[in-house]
Amino acid sequence: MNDYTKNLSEAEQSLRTAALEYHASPVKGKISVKPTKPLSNQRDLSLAYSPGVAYPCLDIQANPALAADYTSRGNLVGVITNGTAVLGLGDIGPLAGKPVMEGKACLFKKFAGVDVFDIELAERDPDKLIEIIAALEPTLGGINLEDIKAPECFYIERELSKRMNIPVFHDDQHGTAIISSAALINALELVGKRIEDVKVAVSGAGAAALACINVMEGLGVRHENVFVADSKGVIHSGRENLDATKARFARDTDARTLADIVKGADVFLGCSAPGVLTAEMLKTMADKPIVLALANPEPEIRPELAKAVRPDVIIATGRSDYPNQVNNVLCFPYIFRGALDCGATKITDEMKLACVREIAALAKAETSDEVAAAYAGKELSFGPEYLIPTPFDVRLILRIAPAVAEAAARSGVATRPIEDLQAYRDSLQRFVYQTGMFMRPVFKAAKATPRRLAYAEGEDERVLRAVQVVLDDGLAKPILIGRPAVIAERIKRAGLRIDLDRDVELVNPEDDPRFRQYWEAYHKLMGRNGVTPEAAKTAVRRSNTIIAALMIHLGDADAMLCGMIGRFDNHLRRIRDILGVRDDSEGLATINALLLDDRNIFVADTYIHEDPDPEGLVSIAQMAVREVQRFGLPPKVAFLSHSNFGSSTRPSALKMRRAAELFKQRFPDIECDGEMHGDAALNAQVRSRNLLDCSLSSDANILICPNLDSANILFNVLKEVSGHGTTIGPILMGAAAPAHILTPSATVRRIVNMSALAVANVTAQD
Ligand SMILES: NC(=O)C1=CN([C@@H]2O[C@H](COP(=O)(O)OP(=O)(O)OC[C@H]3O[C@@H](n4cnc5c(N)ncnc54)[C@H](OP(=O)(O)O)[C@@H]3O)[C@@H](O)[C@H]2O)C=CC1
Ligand SMILES: CC(=O)C(=O)O
Ligand SMILES: [Mg+2]
Repeated sequence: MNDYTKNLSEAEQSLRTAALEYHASPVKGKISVKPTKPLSNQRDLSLAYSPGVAYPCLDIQANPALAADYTSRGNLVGVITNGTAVLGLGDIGPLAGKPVMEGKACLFKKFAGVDVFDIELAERDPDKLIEIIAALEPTLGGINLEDIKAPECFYIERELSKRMNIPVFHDDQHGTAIISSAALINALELVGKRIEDVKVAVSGAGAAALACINVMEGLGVRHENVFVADSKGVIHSGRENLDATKARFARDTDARTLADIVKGADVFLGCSAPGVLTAEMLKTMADKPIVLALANPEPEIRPELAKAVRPDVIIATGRSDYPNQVNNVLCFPYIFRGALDCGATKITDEMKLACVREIAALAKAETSDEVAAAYAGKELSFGPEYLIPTPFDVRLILRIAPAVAEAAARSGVATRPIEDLQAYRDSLQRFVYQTGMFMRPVFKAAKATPRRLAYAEGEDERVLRAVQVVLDDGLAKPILIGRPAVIAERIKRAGLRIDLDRDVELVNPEDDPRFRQYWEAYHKLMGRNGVTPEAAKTAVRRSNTIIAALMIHLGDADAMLCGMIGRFDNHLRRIRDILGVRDDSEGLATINALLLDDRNIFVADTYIHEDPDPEGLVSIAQMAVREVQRFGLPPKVAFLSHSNFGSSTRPSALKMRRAAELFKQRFPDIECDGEMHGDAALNAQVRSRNLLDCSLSSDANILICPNLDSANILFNVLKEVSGHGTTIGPILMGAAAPAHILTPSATVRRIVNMSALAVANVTAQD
């Protein structure tokens, strides 16, 4: 068994457990294949399959380019490996490499909408591998070679690129080279060194390392300034049996070990093995050293160790848990997006350089107005801790894909050059809006300014598991309300790492020095509602939600979550009593969001207003619009009904129609229509069958329901039938401070999402 599973620290052990569970449940593995067409009756069957399927077959036979229209090939990439160099785990074989390939498939899909077949081949012979992969051309629109070891990978990629008429890209070579070059350019700018002058010491002479050096030399690094070591030591002119790819770097030098070449180097590039750059070696590097320690999952040196010995170091790793993640995930989804969209037959150097330029420039660009979101909070700015964009930066797709498509056209490899680039950018923007990416600014804002977040049900195990994630990700400063002994016991039982003295603030409802202050404050607020001092004491002792709300009221907390236990209405009453309503709101309402693969849907009012009148519905919709705008999404409101644009005149239909009219009058700039059926709200064809002048330019994302029952039922049914959709909420709108009431069915993931949202709310309300 590999070293990575031995001698694990507590944190690593807990990551291992979480990673195994993530892979095994609720369904096994990370991807599935989903039909995109209805197949529910005899007619569908005869279109999808025999006899109808014969027609596209024959058309494609006559004109192969039509495969791009009649099949999913044009959006389908094969992530192909033989498992000989899986991450830094080495030659673990194709089957063991499958989780990595499924992982790449997820990233392709989530970040760029590209479909992937992961293909793990039990074949080590390069020529046979080439034959097998080349034969897949009819299936695939592009080939992403992954984790195939050097030097075979160079030959395999070269031959396939020559033979195939679709883009072939070896991610570990070119993806890594693109990202690390962008990071190097930016790091050199920060330390004020010229690329022509720097000495580069490289650990590793495999796929990633050699490709990185090639691109870096193309950008100006001098060949004679590059020194390379592999597992056997420095590559020098006296070494025997060097293959041609390594021989190119053989130096006339006495240096024999990595330590020898690192001495005095300005840049260390590691694409090799864990921990090979020691603190002692790092000490000998030149002034303001740049360290790109890219081995995965364990880098050549950990950033904390590097910074301890060389505070002037700028360091990047391939990992997501440190700043400066130099990982090919910043490139491969987007270079393929651009290449597929213009029907590129190759990935040319010009396309790769376009990526380098865009990625390097993005780190220095002002943060997106593309994702203009009030939640954006404090942004990262270009510097030693932010050399290149983070993988969750939605601007990556918006900038890289069009630049790649343009470069493909310039290089003459685009078979379907993009004629209207602005329309293309708009379509990418829609993709960004439609995906779950909209929670990203929320997490970013929470991380930028973590606030004090009180959890009323601090003893609940789901809360504790969520708090562990919140702490690991730096999303909030948690306050746990609950009995310390019970909390400690549950942390232990769940195998969590929360340190109650260091990581969180505890409030013991049975014994907290602030008790007197709290019940007096509650009495002051509620005295004229018949709450006596004795009743106030009892209420504060009995209700953690009251304590959480009072903490915000008295400035001891910034935001709160409650509702994992007990009835929604009881929590709501307490929040309303203590925190009250925002000045610019007429009341409280709730909205739930559902993040699906192809759209985001917000439903209101799911928990509060039983049977709102038209004015009440307008106010709910207004709050919903504000909430959706905060996510950076364009709000599109549909007032739902059993009636479709006048098809019924029952009172509830007239109510929804009136609400839509009032809303349009008051907010003419917001897209809105109604009353309408649920399918009309979500389907342009249905809308156009009924109405030619519907004011929704595209499908609605805010569904305002006639009453509590319909909203609550709609949301829960959608949640259930949508399978893997992520749910956010209920989001309490209109409260004077960020307070959200979850439900007893809340999962750990939902609690984490709502934690980030509550913290981001604080920043947004400042
Ligand atoms: N951050 C990122 O985006 C990426 C990171 N990587 C990482 O880079 C590393 C290499 O991947 P890849 O190039 O695909 O794999 P390869 O198998 O092609 O190359 C590995 C190279 O590392 C060398 N090596 C192994 N052990 C040592 C050591 N102790 N000291 C010095 N060199 C050593 C090997 O030497 P020899 O030639 O003598 O066998 C070989 O040259 C992996 O850890 C991988 O995770 C890869 C791609 C992307
Ligand atoms: C990131 C990657 O592709 C690797 O480490 O192999
Ligand atoms: Mg790889």
